[in-house]
Amino acid sequence: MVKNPPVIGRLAILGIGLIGSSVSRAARQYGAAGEVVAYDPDAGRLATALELSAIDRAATSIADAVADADMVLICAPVGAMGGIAAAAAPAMRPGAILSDVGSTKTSVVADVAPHVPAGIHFVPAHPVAGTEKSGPEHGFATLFDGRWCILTPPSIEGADAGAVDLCTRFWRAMGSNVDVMTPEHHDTVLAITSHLPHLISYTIVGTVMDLEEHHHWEVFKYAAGGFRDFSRLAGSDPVMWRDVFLNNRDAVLEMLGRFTEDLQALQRAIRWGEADKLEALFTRTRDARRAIIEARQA
Ligand SMILES: NC(=O)C1=CN([C@@H]2O[C@H](COP(=O)(O)OP(=O)(O)OC[C@H]3O[C@@H](n4cnc5c(N)ncnc54)[C@H](O)[C@@H]3O)[C@@H](O)[C@H]2O)C=CC1
Ligand SMILES: O=C(O)C(=O)Cc1ccc(O)cc1
Repeated sequence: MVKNPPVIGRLAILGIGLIGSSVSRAARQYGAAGEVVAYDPDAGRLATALELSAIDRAATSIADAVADADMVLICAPVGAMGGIAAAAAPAMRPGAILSDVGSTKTSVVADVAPHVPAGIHFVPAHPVAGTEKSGPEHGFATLFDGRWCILTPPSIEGADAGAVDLCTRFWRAMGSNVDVMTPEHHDTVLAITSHLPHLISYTIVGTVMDLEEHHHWEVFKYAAGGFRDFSRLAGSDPVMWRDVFLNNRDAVLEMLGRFTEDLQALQRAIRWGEADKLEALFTRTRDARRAIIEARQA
């Protein structure tokens, strides 16, 4: 049987944590990339990735990693992306693609685009798939299978169509569905679907920790479905999430404002014993959620 050539020949990954190592495993396993070279300033993480055979080669610097790469994928916290792009872009070969996996997109475009010289194609991406774990030991090849990957070329009309097409084929080869939208739209949607839920999870665990000690141990001891499910996201990496909130400030504050108003309305209904109001709200939200799940399964 004749094997199709990989979508990308040599892939350079800058930041070999959960997402970088998952991309590396998936790309090689499913033919999205032929060879993966990685760089990470944390020598221990780079060594772990090599020991686990999650990458083909560990580079000694950003410049070493990106030389001769067909695609460079930045997989570090979003606050670090501008500095990484400044070091990577001048060492890339003309015609190569520069991309990333950051959870925010407007800030990444603003921080990275100024460093991208003519001849390098910049196509930001966000695989909407992950876990609360971090580090290369937690990466796995099937992470992106059946999940969305959103591409946000800085100017959708002006983006290099060939580069966007190559990125689309790259993510599809790993099992993802691909959508293209503006960075601003991405940030609004992700503020409510991903960033706010993480903020709420961090908050609820913080609230528990501030209770008297015997209370907070009881919460963990008797944690049934609700708290267990809710607190999982609070196990996520603090640096990654610090950067997400600092870099999607406006959209998160807008969603947080709306959420706070809704929570206060509930607080008032509970205080005044407004049974009908509570039941009507819970019925409306339960039905909406069911309808969304059913529509997705249809
Ligand atoms: N964790 C998740 O579920 C998801 C994360 N993302 C995004 O993916 C990116 C990476 O997140 P994770 O893999 O979860 O984090 P992680 O903490 O597992 O890995 C991040 C890696 O970046 C490295 N790094 C830090 N500064 C660097 C620099 N200057 N140059 C090169 N590498 C550097 C760190 O040493 C670390 O190994 C973030 O931008 C995050 O927003 C996107 C989708 C899901
Ligand atoms: O663990 C979970 O449920 C997540 O939601 C993971 C996640 C974190 C950040 C992203 O930008 C996308 C996905």
